[in-house]
Amino acid sequence: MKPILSCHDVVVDFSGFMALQGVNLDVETSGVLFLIGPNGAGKTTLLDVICGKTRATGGEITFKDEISLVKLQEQKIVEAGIARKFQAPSIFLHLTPFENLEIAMKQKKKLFSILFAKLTDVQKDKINTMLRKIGLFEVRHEKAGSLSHGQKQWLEIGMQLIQEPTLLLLDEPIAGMSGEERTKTGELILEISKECSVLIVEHDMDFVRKYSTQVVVMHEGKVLCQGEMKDIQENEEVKNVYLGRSG
Ligand SMILES: Nc1ncnc2c1ncn2[C@@H]1O[C@H](COP(=O)(O)OP(=O)(O)OP(=O)(O)O)[C@@H](O)[C@H]1O
Repeated sequence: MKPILSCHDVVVDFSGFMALQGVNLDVETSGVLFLIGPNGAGKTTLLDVICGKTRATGGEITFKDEISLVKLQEQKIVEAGIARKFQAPSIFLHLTPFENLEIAMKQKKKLFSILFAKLTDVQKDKINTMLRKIGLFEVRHEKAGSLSHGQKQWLEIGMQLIQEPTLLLLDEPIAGMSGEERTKTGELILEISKECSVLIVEHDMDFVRKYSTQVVVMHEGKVLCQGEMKDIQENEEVKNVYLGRSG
């Protein structure tokens, strides 16, 4: 099967500092792909160029085998089917989880219709199904500001998912979470991966071991290797630059 996303020789040059130095990477249509590597390896920068937050200075990124992403605006990339959840949640704290999902679902419409359009029963069902999926159905009418850190993160994942992306990008989704919240997040990610491809930047190697289908190791702006975690762990180069030190 063809990959959902392909990066060919992607370069990012920050005024002379080469954060990405020719990245080649395929993201398969199914499974959970983790991006790991030492600090400064270029992992977040790679997510940034995929979602259009940062412009590539060279190379090509192809989505669904035909859409070239390198010159597309961020909003067009979202419309093409790529969702990005950043590290810090950007939910509306004074609104409820239900209302947050309602806004996310209607995001493509104009503000007037977001405020005044009545939800259809189908839309309400869709929101309630998402609330159950992300474990927030019981607290759906509480203010999002009163949710735990983990619950806020799941709400934001739900806000991305309700737009039905084909590829979901997550940046350190379990940072700051308790053990139980990490397990719930891992299970949620596995469930999400049945419907959409997932690419995750992560430093927690236990989490990567448990929930990865494939792992890509980045080092100094390049892909060092790609494979299953059990093989990555045995790779001498990876041990030298990363796992030997941190995992
Ligand atoms: N806007 C920018 N201007 C200049 N340099 C930048 C910019 N953004 C990132 N960098 C540099 O690019 C390199 C790669 O950064 P990036 O955040 O992608 O690494 P990372 O692998 O995600 O690291 P970490 O695991 O610490 O988050 C770093 O040396 C960083 O300082």
